[in-house]
Amino acid sequence: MSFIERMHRQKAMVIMNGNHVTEQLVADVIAYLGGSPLVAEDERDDEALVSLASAIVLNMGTVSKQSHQRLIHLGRAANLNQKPVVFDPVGAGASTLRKKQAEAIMAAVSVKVIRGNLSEIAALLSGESSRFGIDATSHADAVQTALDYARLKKAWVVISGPVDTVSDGKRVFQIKNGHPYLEKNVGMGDALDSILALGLVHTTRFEEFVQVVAMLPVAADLVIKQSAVRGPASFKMALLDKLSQLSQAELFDVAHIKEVPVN
Ligand SMILES: Nc1ncnc2c1ncn2[C@@H]1O[C@H](COP(=O)(O)OP(=O)(O)O)[C@@H](O)[C@H]1O
Ligand SMILES: Cc1ncsc1CCOP(=O)(O)O
Repeated sequence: MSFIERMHRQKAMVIMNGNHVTEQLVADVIAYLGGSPLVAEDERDDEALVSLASAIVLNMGTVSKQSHQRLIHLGRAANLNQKPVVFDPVGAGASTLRKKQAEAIMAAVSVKVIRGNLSEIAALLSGESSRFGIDATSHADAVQTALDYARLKKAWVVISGPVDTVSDGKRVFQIKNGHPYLEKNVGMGDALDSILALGLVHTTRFEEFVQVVAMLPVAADLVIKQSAVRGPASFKMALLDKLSQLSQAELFDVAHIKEVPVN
């Protein structure tokens, strides 16, 4: 059975926390891919809920003093229960506070996957700052940044953008799929986080995980020429429909994935 079939047939609970802007979109994406989403807000529930969950997404999007501690508590519960954690350091390049909070989460929680845009990951690797909040403005080399940060943190790193760069600290792959409407729709990065979390439930192989990263931009490529797509909003609807029906064969046919040689 392919990992996409497993996603749909073996319902996995994904707990997500930390971004009130994108919760509905992310919950829908998890459900459309066969998973069971849960937004958990009260840390007294962490032990009980994390033991039932299959993966956890920590997102710094709407982080505050309280929710920062909350993310750490949830991440630690995930570690104790040996559940994979995906971390999204939203805006880590935009302010010193966000960067420090992201560093504190990386220090306190063992993260399997960190996913951000180039500005966010470059900020964590080298202290670079960005002038545009949640959007990427960094000129750092994505391949070297992904590789170095994956090595440093012993985690899988996904740097998303017009080209997605994925590293496990030994190898680097790049994915050339997608459309600028993905960037235009706020929350697509968070949607990607939830897809990665489901992916971690259904595969442990890094090369297969790279294909999981390609699911969202491949779905974009498959809908962009539909007559119903007239702008970023109708694109989003068509994209979510396609994502819910995407087959492994379509993914294999349309994904442009290349390994980049590294030292
Ligand atoms: N200009 C672009 N062209 C094609 N795909 C893009 C573009 N920008 C982002 N994407 C895709 O959008 C998804 C979310 O990435 P991104 O926009 O970088 O996240 P974030 O919302 O965290 O900044 C990824 O799947 C990525 O491949
Ligand atoms: C607009 C906004 N403000 C704080 S979080 C957020 C959404 C960010 O979503 P993404 O990281 O997927 O772009």
